[in-house]
Amino acid sequence: MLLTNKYAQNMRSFQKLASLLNERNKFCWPTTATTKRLNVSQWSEGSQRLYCSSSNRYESSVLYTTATRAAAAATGVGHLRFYSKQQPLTATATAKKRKMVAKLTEQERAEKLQPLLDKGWSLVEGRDAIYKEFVLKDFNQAFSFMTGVALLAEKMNHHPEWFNCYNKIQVTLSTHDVGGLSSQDIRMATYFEAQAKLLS
Ligand SMILES: C[C@H](O)[C@H](O)[C@H]1CNC2=NC(N)=NC(=O)C2=N1
Repeated sequence: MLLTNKYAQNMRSFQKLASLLNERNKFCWPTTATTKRLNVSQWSEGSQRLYCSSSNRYESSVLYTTATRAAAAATGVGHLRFYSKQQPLTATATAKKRKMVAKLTEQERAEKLQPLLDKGWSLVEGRDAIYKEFVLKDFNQAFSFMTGVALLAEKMNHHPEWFNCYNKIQVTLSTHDVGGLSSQDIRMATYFEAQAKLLS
């Protein structure tokens, strides 16, 4: 089965992103071995605050970029490990985490939801969610389309509920963490529309 280039390219990017995410998860684990710490100016690249569920803590870890690795190698630092400083998970950190996603207000629904309803999305009966069926050319195109969206879903940590049958993709969007529609769903639906437009 000849897969479209886009699909193959998406799959490569998805695997790369997934392995990077996996590598980032490794950066959650506290390390005993420490190496020469890079100076702070090099930390700014790609520094991440990662929540490590197993130790219930936030950890500031640095995900070294290629440039940083090259700079470190040039300065004679051998195999780079990450520098991780454990910070206790405080109440505000938890609240901040939840605050980032909230249910759409009535005003936001009028402003941001209506354009999607105009594009064929519909409200799901008995649930605060939106739904749309996308019809693509064939399975290849449908799966390539899904792979592209999957990359965003992983990046956003926000995942669609979808069903694919050959060239059709039935999509339902809602934010489980808040029990209804949030700005995450608006962003994802907008991305679905942009991707579909590219293929039309
Ligand atoms: C633990 C994990 O971060 C959460 O469950 C994320 C994952 N993906 C998600 N996807 C969607 N659609 N809603 C969520 O609330 C959500 N939460």
